[in-house]
Formats: sequence, C-alpha cells, structure tokens
Amino acid sequence: MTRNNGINNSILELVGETPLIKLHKITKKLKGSYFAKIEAFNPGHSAKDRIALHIVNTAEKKGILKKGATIVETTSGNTGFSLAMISLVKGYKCILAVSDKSSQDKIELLKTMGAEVHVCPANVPPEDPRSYYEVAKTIHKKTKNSVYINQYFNELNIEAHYRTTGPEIWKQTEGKITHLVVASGTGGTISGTGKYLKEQNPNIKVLGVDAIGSVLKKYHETKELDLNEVSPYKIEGLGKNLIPTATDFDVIDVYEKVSDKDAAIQARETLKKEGLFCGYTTGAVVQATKQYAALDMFDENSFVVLIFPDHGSRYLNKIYSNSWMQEQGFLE
Ligand SMILES: Cc1ncc(COP(=O)(O)O)c(C=O)c1O
Repeated sequence: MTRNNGINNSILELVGETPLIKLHKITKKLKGSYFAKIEAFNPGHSAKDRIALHIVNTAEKKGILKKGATIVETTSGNTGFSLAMISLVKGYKCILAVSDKSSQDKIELLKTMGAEVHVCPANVPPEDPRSYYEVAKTIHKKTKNSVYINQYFNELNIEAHYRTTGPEIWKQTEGKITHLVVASGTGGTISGTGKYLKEQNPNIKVLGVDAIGSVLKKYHETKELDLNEVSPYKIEGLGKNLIPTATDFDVIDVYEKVSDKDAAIQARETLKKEGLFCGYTTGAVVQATKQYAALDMFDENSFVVLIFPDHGSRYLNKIYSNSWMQEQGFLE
C-alpha cells in the first residue's frame, strides 16, 4: 500500500508503510546498527492490521464475504481490534473468541469497537471445546453467512507480510539489512517478511523470538511437538502450545526464548531510553536481540531490523503498571 498524503477514502488506506527508526541507547552496548519497524503506526496500532485487511479483501474478491456477513476469529486482542475496525468500515458483524490471558483493557477495547467478545480459558489444550479455537469454530458453524479468519492456519497471513512488511523493510534499508528479529506467534510476520527478504538476499538471517512455556523453538530444532515444553506465561501474542501452519519454519534460522520478566523489563527500558511506547512482545524482541548479541550473532557490520508489533497503551495495567510488575516479582 502506498500512503496518500492528500485525502484518504477511509482509515483502511493507512494500513502499512510503517516507519523504521534507528535505535540508539537500548542497543548501545551491542555490535552493529539496530533499527525498529514500528507497527504501532498502523491505524489499529499493530501489525495485525496488515493480515486482517489482506484476508478480508481476499475473501471479498473471492466472493466468500458477502454483504451483511459475520467475521469470526480467535485472537489475543490485536487481530480482533483490526478485524473490528475493518468490520465497522465495511459493514460486517464481528465475533471474537479471546483468551482470558488478554488484558482487560484489550477486551473492553474490542467491545467498544462493536465486536461481540467470548472470553475463553488460555490454559486448556487447543482441542478442548472451551479453547478459543474450538469456540470460534463452533460460532462459525452456527452462524449463517460467516467467515472464519483462522489466522494460525491461514496462508494469507504469511502472504500479507510477504507483500507488504518484507518489501517495505527492503526498501527502507536500501537492501542493507543483514538480520531480522521477529516475535513468533502465528508466525505470519516472521515467515512472510523473512521469506521476501531472503529472496532478495539469501544471506539475511531470520532470528525468531519465542516464549519460555511455548513449543516453537523445540519444534524448529527437532520437528517434534513436545508438550513438556508447555507452561503458563504472561506475554500475549508470543509463542504457542500448538504448531501453526502460518509459520514457515524453513524461513527461520534460529529461535531464542525469553522470560516474562526480561521481556517486561526491556519494554519499559525501550520506552525510557528511546521514547518508544510499545507492547510486551516488543520487550521480548529487544531482550532476544540482546541474547543473540551475547551469542555473538552480530558484528560491527550487522544491520539489524527488529519488528516492534504493537503499541504500549494496551498494557497500561500490565507491564507499565508498577504494582502489576511488583505483584509478578519483576521489580527488584
Ligand atoms: C502483540 C503481538 N506481538 C507479536 C505477535 C506475533 O505475530 P505473528 O502472529 O505474526 O507471529 C502477535 C500475534 O498475535 C501479537 O499480538
């Protein structure tokens, strides 16, 4: 999408074309240069605008989404916000199955955006009828004229980033990028962006970020789903307890896992040191970058792009609340 500096026809024309900003203080001690792709500049304040718009537009083109239709999705919040926004503009009904790990602010926000929200337990297996996957499937089956976005298993999720985020970064860095660091949830961002960039220059390293308590890193290394890896964690939108087909593991060179505490502290540090007010997974990406640097992944010539997935306003009662941080034992 090319940004129009004159009059835009709707807010949806402002999806994508997010800025790349040089990091100074937070990465000062690391070898190389570091740049953040700020996805909070999307109108829905996260990278999920890109996939939501691409999937809805494609469904319209294919004639699957008809007038008065209902959009159904499972979401940790951000995709829900994007879909709710798009539904308001385009006149669809939006029903969302949300994990109870999502912050109360996010849930209230979705309701304010006109969505019908079903809150489901996070710590049950995906095949459990109470899981948000199963709840969404059931709603889709029961609702006539409905479309299930299915971001974890929809190849259009990868395609959206392949067509937008990847080319944007290539252009913004004038092809100088050597490493890409990306949080992996559905895997759409890392797979689509990484695939595009590696097609331009196969030497670019795609570095994944996973959560302690998620199965992705182990699966990438062994090609086996090890449920012993699964444990509860706080970071929303990072890692998984299943293997999403929206992740192309071949594009990813390596994963690092980060802890809830380190990610929370780094998000707060990124705000303090760079003035960038971003979400919990941004802290995870910064923390993972530091872990990769400690593993000697970078040198003086490294040109590292970090994707910062969403805005900090959604985490005021979590990582940006001193009392929440204290309750978690994250503040010394
Ligand atoms: C805040 C946040 N960060 C990162 C991600 C991961 O992006 P992806 O699903 O493209 O892997 C998500 C996805 O749910 C998210 O909501």
